[in-house]
This record gives sequence, C-alpha cells and structure tokens, in this order.
Amino acid sequence: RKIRKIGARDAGFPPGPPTLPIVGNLYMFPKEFAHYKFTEWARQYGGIYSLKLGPGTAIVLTDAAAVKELMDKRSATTSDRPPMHIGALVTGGLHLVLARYGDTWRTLRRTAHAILTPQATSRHLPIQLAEATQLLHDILRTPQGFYTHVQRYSSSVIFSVLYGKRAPRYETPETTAFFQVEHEWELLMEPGATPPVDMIPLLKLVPERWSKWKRDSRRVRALQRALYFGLLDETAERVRKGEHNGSYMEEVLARQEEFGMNREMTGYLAGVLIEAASETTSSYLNSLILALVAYPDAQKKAHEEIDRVVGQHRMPTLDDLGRLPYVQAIILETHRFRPVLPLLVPHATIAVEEYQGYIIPEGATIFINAWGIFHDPALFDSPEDFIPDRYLLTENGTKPGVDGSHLRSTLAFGAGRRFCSGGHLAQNAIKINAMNLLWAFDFNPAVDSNGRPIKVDTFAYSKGATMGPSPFKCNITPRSKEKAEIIEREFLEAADTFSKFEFGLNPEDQEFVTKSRAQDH
Ligand code: HEM
Repeated sequence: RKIRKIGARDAGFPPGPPTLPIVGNLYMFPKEFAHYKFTEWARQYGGIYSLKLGPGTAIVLTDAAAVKELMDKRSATTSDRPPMHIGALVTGGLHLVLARYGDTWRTLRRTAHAILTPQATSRHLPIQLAEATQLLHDILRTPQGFYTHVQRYSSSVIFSVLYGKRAPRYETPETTAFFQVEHEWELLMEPGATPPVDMIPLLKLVPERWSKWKRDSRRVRALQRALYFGLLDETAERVRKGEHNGSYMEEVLARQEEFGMNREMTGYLAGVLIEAASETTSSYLNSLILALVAYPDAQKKAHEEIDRVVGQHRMPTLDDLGRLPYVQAIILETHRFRPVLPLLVPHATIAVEEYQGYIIPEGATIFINAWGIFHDPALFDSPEDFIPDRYLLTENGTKPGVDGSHLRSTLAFGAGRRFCSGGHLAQNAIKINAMNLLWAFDFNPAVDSNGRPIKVDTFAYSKGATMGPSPFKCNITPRSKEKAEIIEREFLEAADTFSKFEFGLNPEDQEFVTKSRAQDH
C-alpha cells in the first residue's frame, strides 16, 4: 500500500493534474518551455496547485498574493533550493544561485554583496557607461551584429568588475568561451530537460555511456573550470607581480580568510556571477530590441518622448530617466512581456507551511510562475501584446478596476532571501542601455530580396532556463547624423575609462581596440 501511495497527491495538498502511481505527474512534465504548460495548468487548477514528481512534491504559484505571502513574508522557510544532483555534479555544490540554504550559500552571498550593494554598484557606473557607449558604437559600425554586440557588452562589464579585465570583442576568447559553455549549461539545467534523477535516485546508477546528462555534466564542468579558474589564476598571478588594478577578485583573494572563502569557492563565486550577470542582461536587452521591432507604435512614442526630453545634442544620462515615463514603462513591459527567467529559479521549503487551507510539505519545490502571472488575462488587458502604455494607466500595469496591489515591479528578479543579488547592477544596465538605444537608433524589420519587411517572431526563443530570443534579423539605423557623430566622439572619450581594464589583451583584441579608435579620428 505504501508503494502504491508513491506518486499520489496527499489529502490537503493543493489540487493538480491527475497522477499515476509511483511517477505522479512526472509522465506529463514538459521537457522544454515548462512555463507554457505550467500556465495552462494554472488556468485549470488555480493560482496554487501541486505536481507530484515521484515521491516529491512541487508547488506552482501563479498568484501574486501567494508569492508575496509565501515567498516574501515567509522566506525564512521558503528560501532553500531543491536538491539538484546535476547542478551539484557540475559545480560541486558551490553555485551561489543553486546552493542549498546553508552556510556555504550564506558565505558566498555575503561575499558577493560586497560588490553588489547600491553603493558598491555606483562604483561600477563608469565602466557600465563606457561599455554602453561601445555598444552603440559597435551597432553603428556593424548593425547586423547587434545580438552578439549586446552579449559582449554584458560579459565585458562583469569581467571588468570581477577581474579588472574587459572584453573588447565578442571574439575575445573568454567571452566566446563563456557563451558557448553557458549555452550547454542552460540546456542541462532547464526544468524537465534531463531525466528526473532528484526524484528517482536509481537513475543516477545508469552508466555514463547510456546517460547523456552524465557525459554533458562532465563536459560542462571541465569547460567551466578551465574558464573560471583560468581567470582567477591570471588575477592571482598579476597580483603576485604587483600589478594590482583594484578588481573585486583581487580583494577576495587578499581577504579570502576573512570572507570565509577558499580557492574553490572563490573560483566558483566569480564564475557564477559571470553566469548570473551576462546571459540575463543580454537576453533582456535582446528581448527589448525584438519588442521594439515588433511594436513600432511603442517605439515611436518612446522616440518622441526621448527627443523632447533629451534632444539631439547629447546622449541620455541616468538622471534623465525620471523625466521619461514612457521609457520607464517600456522597461517594465519588457520584464512582463518576456521575463528573462519565466519560472525564476525554483525555491524549496525547509518546514511545512499552510496557505489558504492547503498544506505545503517540508522539502517541496516551489516554482514561481512569473510568466503565468504576467500573462494572466484576469490581470492584464491583451497580455500577449507588448503595450507599455498599461504601466502609465496603473502602477503595476493591471487593467483598471483590478486589484494589482500584490504585484511588485521587481518580480522578475525573484523573491524573499533569494532575491537577485545583482538587481542594482542589472537595473542600471537596463536603464542606461534602454535610453541609449532608443535615443540613438531606429529599429525596423529586415527586408527580403523584394524589399518586403520580414516579420520578427516574438515567440522564437531559445531553450534553456534563461529565456533569450533566438538570434533574429532587424534593420538598425542611426536616428540622425549628429547622433552618430556624438556616439563616435563619446566612444573616443571612453578610452580613458577603458584603459585601466585593457591589459594582457591578445593581439587581435589589441588590433581591434587600436583600429576602432583610430578610425574615428
Ligand atoms: C536582467 C537581469 C537579471 C535578471 C532578470 C535576474 C533575475 C534573477 C532571478 C529571477 C533570480 C532568482 C531569484 C529567486 O530565486 O527568487 C536571480 C538570482 C541571482 N542573481 Fe540575478 N538577474 C539579473 C541580473 C543579475 C546580475 C547582473 C547579477 C550579478 C552581478 C545577478 C546575480 C544573481 C545572483 C548571485 C543570484 C542568486 C541569489 C541566491 O540564490 O541567493 N543577477 N536573478
């Protein structure tokens, strides 16, 4: 009887789709883009429902009030992560984002905080601004390469902050290596993409030659370690030679003991921060560009506003944003329309909780279905469309007359004690680049050989835990000759800020840097 009970939903648990003995709902668990199926189930079973994953239980929250109560207010018991055998195999349990709620996580998070508080973040503004200027310059020169220009931007900022070493090109070896391994890692970590080894531990015993996930895990681990520890050793070597440049890893290496860190933790902390910062920020910005191409009316309104407030003769600054309500609305609408992590990152409970009469067992996985909340037709008018104007009508973009007070504008950055550590850095990146891109460029569909516009597909997204648009084509042109000249000029002026971060460049990078500056003279 006990065995037959495995996979069955206990009395008192939130409702959910029908289960089968032993496997529960595993037989129907989506293998990719899980947020779509999760949202379909939410419309059927409600804002809080449960899935039986073999003997384990997952709770899916598609309700802002439940997120506020369970994840924000009761975060003392809902801030663990579910055991992720594959993640632990790849990173040795030292992955800050995936680490269980315990001392290792606390130490890593505390150490990361040193560079990510609002105050510390303001110290990174000069390099963020300089890199954002290069992004405009790169797009001006080779607009068709915008997608990787954006990726270069986001990785170069975090490389500079962490190791004091920037990436002038997408082809800079560390950047290319990072995005390649990150893609494989993302595929491995997507919910449902690999056999459920956490729920059915016997699967761990399948020999490596029959389990692709084992081979992939080994490969990703080797590639990540080569990159992360290579960069760390390079920093240590530089310090040994007395060539300090004030980077964060220099500080962690010097104060390792005080932080409670060792070499393994330090290498992974920095590597995980590259992961957490690069793919997310670049996916967001590429989604923004995709939305601007697909929704020309919204783009036009933003252009009108930015021309009125910032004008033709200077680039925008962070201080302008307060006077750009439509651009602010575009920023919020992009998070809603295409949240970078549609299911955020799963949490887990360390004690039983009770909510609205339902039991949430200890050790349950909790998925926050941000996609389902943001695309709920009961909350939002035409949720499938990109309509920034909704955020001018009500604070949280909900339709008039609906109570949207449980939502918060930062939902896309997570909840409770696991809330995104890099929120301030990310918000600055988004604000600066959203304003810059809108000020500088017109984004239009690419045209085919007959001159007909090619419609972009706003649903063409790559698989993986992070939701980034698949590479797409569009036509990007500067909005005026004067703006193009300002970008050229500002790019030259950024050279000063860059110089501190440009050491040990390989010959190709060095040539690129020299040429790109010389051409502007
Ligand atoms: C558009 C940009 C970004 C988005 C949308 C984003 C979103 C998120 C989300 C949803 C989580 C999971 C939160 C949860 O479990 O409740 C998270 C965690 C995290 N993020 Fe971000 N993030 C972004 C950029 C960054 C940046 C720039 C950094 C660092 C420089 C960063 C560092 C982290 C870290 C370290 C965690 C793990 C926190 C923990 O588990 O304790 N993120 N982020």
